[in-house]
Parts: sequence; C-alpha cells; structure tokens
Amino acid sequence: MSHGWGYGAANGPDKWGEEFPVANGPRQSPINIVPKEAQHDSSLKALKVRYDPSNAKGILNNGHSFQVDFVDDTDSSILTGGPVSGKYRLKQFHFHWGVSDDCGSEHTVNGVRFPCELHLVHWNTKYPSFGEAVSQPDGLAVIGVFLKIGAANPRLQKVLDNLDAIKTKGKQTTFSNFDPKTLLPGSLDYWTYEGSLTTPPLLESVTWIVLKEPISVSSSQMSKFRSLLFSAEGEVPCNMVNNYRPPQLLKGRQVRASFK
Ligand SMILES: O=C1NC(=O)[C@@H](c2ccccc2)S1
Ligand SMILES: [Zn+2]
Repeated sequence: MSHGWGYGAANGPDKWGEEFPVANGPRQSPINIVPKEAQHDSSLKALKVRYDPSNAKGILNNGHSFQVDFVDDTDSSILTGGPVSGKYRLKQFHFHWGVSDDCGSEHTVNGVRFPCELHLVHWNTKYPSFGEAVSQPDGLAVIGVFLKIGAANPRLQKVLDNLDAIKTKGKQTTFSNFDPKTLLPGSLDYWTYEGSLTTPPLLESVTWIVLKEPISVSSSQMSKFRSLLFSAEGEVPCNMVNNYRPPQLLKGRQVRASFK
C-alpha cells in the first residue's frame, strides 16, 4: 500500500517536505494575511469571472477533498482581469475544512482561521493544458473564498446535496448545470500574492486571489462536509476533516490589496 501524502500524523503537512522538498521553497502557500501590511495597489484591475453552468461535469471524492470538475476545452468559463494577464480557464473547485468550526481554512487573516475555504482553480491558456500549466510560475490562478458560520447557504447546499453519493475515496457522480459564481460573495475585493499549490506536489505556480468578504455556511452544513471519508469503500473509515495545510512563511513576499 503506497504511503501517499495525507493530513494524518504520519503523512501530513509536516512530513510533505521529505518527498516534496519545494515544501520549504520561497513561495509556499497558504499564508497568514495581515491586512494592515497589505499594500493597496491602484494598478490592480477588478476581478472578472464568467462561468458557463453547462461546463460543470462531475463531483469526485479524491481522497483529500471533494472537487467539482469542469469541461475546460474552451474559453467558456474563464477568469480575466484582477492581478493576472491573459485568460485562465476554470478547471475545478474544491474545499478545505476542519474537524470543528474553529479551524479549517488554509489562509488566515490576522491569525484568524475560518471553518472552511473554497478554492476555484484556473489555468493559464497560454499553456496547452492544466498539466502543462501546473509547473509554470504563472500557470495557475486560484480564487480563495472564506466560509464563515452564519445562515445556511442555499447555493452551497446544491453542492452538499451530492455528498452522500461520493462518501468514499474514488467515488464520483455527475454534477451538471451549476454556476460557481453563485458561491462568490457580493464584493470581489481581494488580496493577491505569488504562491503555490497547498497540497503535494506543492508547485510554486499559483497567483493567489483571496477574497476579503466571506460567504456564509451553517454549522449543520459544516457537518455535511465532515460526513465524507478520506478512506475508500471497504477500508477502515477515516473521517475527512482537517484537510488543510497551515500557513507558511512569507519569506519577503508582498501581499497586495485591490481595495483601500
Ligand atoms: O489551491 C489548491 N488547493 C489544492 O488542493 C491544490 C491543488 C492541487 C492539485 C490540483 C488542484 C489544486 S492547490
Ligand atoms: Zn485547495
């Protein structure tokens, strides 16, 4: 059985550097965002996202999180503007969460952790595919959205209603006609910095775009996330919780704000 990376004591974030030495590189993610130290950059453009709901194709338990995959063979679901130049195609979105409501996000703000963080993963169309882009310094752009405990989120619920069908690692089901724009907050104000994938292979290829405004999630909805399993059918069940990497050293990087 392959050792494989995960989030446990034996294979978790503190161990990833053994197989992926870039874990100690100069532009690792996530980070703690300190708003007072983030410089407003008036040259930053407004974020522009246009998603085609018909591009949604499936939902998968990948053994580390669950992801909603999108058809990415055309420019119909793209991110432009913001800190990036060119067009970045939406590949998938997924989440990271905790075992309780006091932890779970990967980025933190003034050391505050949110119970969950949504990642919308996009790749630069100057490269032929996601697989090519993922190893390039300007290959990916990930929009991070914090989830904060409050009212139940009906738009998120449309995703959570599908989790019973993908309880165990490797399970997937069709998931169509969904617009991820419905998961974004009213304001698209953001912090941005140059970083990395937050899971192995931890490649330093991500322009991070972390939205300042969280979206709401209820405690009950958080329990739905925690009903998933890291383990496959027939294996000893292991609850899918705490699938987040803690903040990494800034190492001199600048975090810019699109807002005053
Ligand atoms: O933002 C990120 N979250 C993750 O789980 C990482 C990842 C790794 C591979 C593909 C997509 C995303 S990068
Ligand atoms: Zn992620």
